[in-house]
Amino acid sequence: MESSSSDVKQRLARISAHLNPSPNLQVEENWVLSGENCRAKGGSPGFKVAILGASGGIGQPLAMLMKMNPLVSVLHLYDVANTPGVTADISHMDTSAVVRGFLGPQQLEYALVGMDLVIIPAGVPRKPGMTRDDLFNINAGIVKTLCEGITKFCPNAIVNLISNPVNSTVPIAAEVFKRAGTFDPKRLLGVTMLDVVRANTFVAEVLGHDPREVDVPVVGGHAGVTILPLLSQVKPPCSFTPKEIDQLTDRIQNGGTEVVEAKAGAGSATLSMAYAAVKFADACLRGLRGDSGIVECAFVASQVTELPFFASKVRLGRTGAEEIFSLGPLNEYERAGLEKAKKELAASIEKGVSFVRK
Ligand SMILES: NC(=O)C1=CN([C@@H]2O[C@H](COP(=O)(O)OP(=O)(O)OC[C@H]3O[C@@H](n4cnc5c(N)ncnc54)[C@H](O)[C@@H]3O)[C@@H](O)[C@H]2O)C=CC1
Ligand SMILES: O=C([O-])CC(=O)C(=O)O
Repeated sequence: MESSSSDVKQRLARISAHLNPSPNLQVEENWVLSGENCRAKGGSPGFKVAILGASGGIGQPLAMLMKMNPLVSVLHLYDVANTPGVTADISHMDTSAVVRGFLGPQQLEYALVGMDLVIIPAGVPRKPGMTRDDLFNINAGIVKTLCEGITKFCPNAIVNLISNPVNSTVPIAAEVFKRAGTFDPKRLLGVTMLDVVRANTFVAEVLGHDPREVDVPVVGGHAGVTILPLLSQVKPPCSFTPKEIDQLTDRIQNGGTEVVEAKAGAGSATLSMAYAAVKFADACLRGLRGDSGIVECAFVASQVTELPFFASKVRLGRTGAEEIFSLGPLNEYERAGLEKAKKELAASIEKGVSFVRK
């Protein structure tokens, strides 16, 4: 349930009396209590977007790129550290979105109320030698807490979940939403767009094409062998030698590790991820606006395989992922890859579900 005006008024009074909000927390009555919820005075029409983890390596460039998106009227930046500075910085950009910063758990509510889209890159990144699953112990709790906030303060928002391991954090989010009675599978999307972005880039390199003209479906999940590029379905249609298929598949599956190793302890992909996250968020917003034919890959609750979650092409519309496409014809190489992917995915999904149910 959305908070009523009087609930919000009481909480505003509490926050003023007991907390020391950051200078960038703007809790003026006129926007919180207006029928528009958080629509700022003077803000252009558009969508309200929150980024949770906005001060991080992904969060900052993501915030910058979302501030440049004409579909965004209000941009809320939430983190447990450094949001006043990031918010002040981004808010000077002369684009129309109104930017507000929120710092720490006491302000999560104000970051979330009224949001149409919540993007979550909060959590720790890998260092060399780690798998994404090694992040589970820290990131599972972070995602659970943030999703509990979403159930209370913006249960109808579309959620784009970036925090790793995506193969487990999406099932965690789903369990939290189910518990609260707010789960709508159409509105929860694990972001696997970076796999598609990488696949398009690497395939274009081999073919000598412009990457913007290439479309490679990447299905399954977002870790190692669960990342399954369907090279037989590349558009425009093309063919590869068996060696090219092996090399491309390996590079796409290990693109994240390539960056982690190159950064040598300073984190994982941030800039290409922010680019991919914005590409995906923009597709979600165009879907919400009612544009037709918006199709992207995402890790969603799915009946495409026997697993409860799977990444495949989805059609984005006014209510989120409105249609989930089947995998289409796979060749023998891809069928073998699918079996491997499903085995690892099943364990990662189960790990996420039992984290919440335990
Ligand atoms: N889905 C994908 O394709 C990709 C996912 N990732 C994942 O994204 C996550 C973030 O990566 P980076 O931005 O590089 O990490 P980072 O460490 O630079 O930033 C993470 C941010 O999250 C914040 N944070 C931590 N706990 C929080 C909480 N409880 N509430 C709100 N914010 C909190 C931190 O203060 C920090 O600002 C990692 O888990 C990483 O593995 C990274 C690249 C690609
Ligand atoms: O590899 C990592 O840890 C970050 C990530 O998910 C990616 O770059 O695909």
